[in-house]
Amino acid sequence: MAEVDPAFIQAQEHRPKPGIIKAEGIPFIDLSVISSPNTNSNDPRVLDSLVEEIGNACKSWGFFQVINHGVPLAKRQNIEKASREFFGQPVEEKNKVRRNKEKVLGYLDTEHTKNVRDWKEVFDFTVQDPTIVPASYKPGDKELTKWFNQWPEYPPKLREICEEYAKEMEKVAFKLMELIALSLGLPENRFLEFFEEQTSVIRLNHYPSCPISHLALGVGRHKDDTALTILAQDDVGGLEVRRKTDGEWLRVKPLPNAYIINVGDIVQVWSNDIYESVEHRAMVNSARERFSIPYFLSPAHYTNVQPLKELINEQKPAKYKPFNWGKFSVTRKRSDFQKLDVDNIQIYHFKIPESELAEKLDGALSISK
Ligand SMILES: O=C(O)CCC(=O)C(=O)O
Ligand SMILES: [Fe+2]
Repeated sequence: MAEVDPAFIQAQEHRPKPGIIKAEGIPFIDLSVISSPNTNSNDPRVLDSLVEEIGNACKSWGFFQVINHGVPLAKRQNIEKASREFFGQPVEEKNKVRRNKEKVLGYLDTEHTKNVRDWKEVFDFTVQDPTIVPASYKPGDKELTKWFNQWPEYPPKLREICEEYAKEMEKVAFKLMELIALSLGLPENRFLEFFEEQTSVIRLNHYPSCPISHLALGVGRHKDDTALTILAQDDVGGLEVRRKTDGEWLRVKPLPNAYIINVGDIVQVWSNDIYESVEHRAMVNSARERFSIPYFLSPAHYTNVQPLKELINEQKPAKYKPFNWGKFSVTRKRSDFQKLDVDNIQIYHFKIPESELAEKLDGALSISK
């Protein structure tokens, strides 16, 4: 065995545990009511019960799997096959579309999560090409720039296949955001305006088989900084979700043609913590390589992310200060290419301290006396 770069080694407390409990727990939700409009669509109770299921899943798990989602299986199989073909090439070929400071999309095999290297290689592309974002992370700098996708020569149809898949993901993502809005008592279309110009990214993940799978992770523990993530995982399995009730890591069992959905940090802020973005990670495997494809739904760069006004009041004041999504995401990207001394930017940096909230609440209560 070639010597393994110590950058991959997780601290003792973050290493995968054998005999992990399978997450039979994360809810399964059948979307046939909305994906096949002829089924019971005239009965409002059917939609109500779906909305309730989604709301409960978001609240108690932050994660759920969907079936009968309406994404044609062939589109998923196409992108899965193309992903295998792309990653199957020698690294010199993949490096032709390598990411760097200027070209932030494309191929990368050196991503770190919480300063530990992930045992994976990725290929990123944006759903909107080009995607408009701030040119710099500096707050005063108003200049904008464009991110362009980089497409490899091989496999030749990768671009077309990825773009078709992206359209399907967008449809499900918007449907899910409508259901999430309803579950929060908001109008169905409440979130859609944020995505007119989106900064969403699709990532092809390849986790090669790993000789030190007991020491390393495919992706270290993290929360997604998205509104919503839709993940296709293959039949190998490896995704683990942190159960909210006791902090235990639970394996999400692969289910053919299902998608795993999780609410991200942006929904956490929009909902003022009614729904929380939940930590997850991906195991690697000494026997088999694994592939997964997340779609990260994210709003336009000019969105000021803050708790929705309908969900706050004197008794439930906003728990976050507004922040600009473009600046936030550009600040995060910056850490891909240089190790920062400080922790990467996170939504909790915008959290209003409990003491300040208590003062506001006191004030509110004394006014109503
Ligand atoms: O591959 C997986 O199962 C999870 C990937 C993930 O969480 C991510 O890329 O953000
Ligand atoms: Fe993730």
